[in-house]
Amino acid sequence: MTGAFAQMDQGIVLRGASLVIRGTPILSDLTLALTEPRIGIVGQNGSGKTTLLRLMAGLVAPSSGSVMVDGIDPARDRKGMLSRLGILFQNPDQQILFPTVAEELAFGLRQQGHRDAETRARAALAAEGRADWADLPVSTLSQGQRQWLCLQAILLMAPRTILLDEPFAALDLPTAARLTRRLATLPQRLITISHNPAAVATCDRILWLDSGRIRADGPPGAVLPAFTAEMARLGEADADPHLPR
Ligand SMILES: Nc1ncnc2c1ncn2[C@@H]1O[C@H](COP(=O)(O)OP(=O)(O)OP(=O)(O)O)[C@@H](O)[C@H]1O
Repeated sequence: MTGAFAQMDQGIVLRGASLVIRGTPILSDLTLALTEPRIGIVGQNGSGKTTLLRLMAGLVAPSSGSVMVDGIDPARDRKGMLSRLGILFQNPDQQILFPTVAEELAFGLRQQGHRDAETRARAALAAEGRADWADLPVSTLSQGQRQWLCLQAILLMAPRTILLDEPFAALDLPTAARLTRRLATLPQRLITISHNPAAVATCDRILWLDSGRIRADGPPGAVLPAFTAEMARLGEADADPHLPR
């Protein structure tokens, strides 16, 4: 990164950020400066991974402490977030709003103020060799195709950071391999949640969340073996104490 871009790219900074929902602490006292190009977040079910992404994206505000993305508060400046942060949800149906592929792609561009949003959307599809998709109803696409559409919509908006929530969970192996290759070429900072240590093994930094707190934070070689061993230990236990019975 060079020049003005590098100066404006301050990353995601949390200072003592906590989130309490109806009296229950979900995230506790998180202090992090996330600047690395590739960051993975691991943790068992219910540890707070998705909630942390929602906090970073400003979809929820911290109960105490602060969250800043490139120096701005994501929960207060939704418009400012459009060029700073994109989020790929685990389920594309949580993200898709419009009936056709071109309309869905044009939406974010229009929010960014591009009057030629639809033209740009169609050009982007043509560049991907999918010009014939433009007027297809989104409902006719498979889960993997819908996820591809959501990623394209984010890329068209060119945010500096992309948050990915379990991007491989619903994909078959060839589609997952294609997505892995595509993600590897992106210049953006990627922050990826995954249950699968292999999916985040090449990241620069891994955060291990445990009951809403950072249990470990470091390079994958230091964090992932301990995480994998702990998951194996829990898997061998008779009960699953963190899940409701
Ligand atoms: N809106 C909400 N109201 C009440 N509790 C919530 C809410 N959102 C999340 N939680 C709780 O916060 C905890 C963390 O949830 P979250 O979805 O962030 O976990 P996760 O690590 O992403 O889990 P998974 O791996 O199963 O997707 C869970 O116990 C969940 O029940």
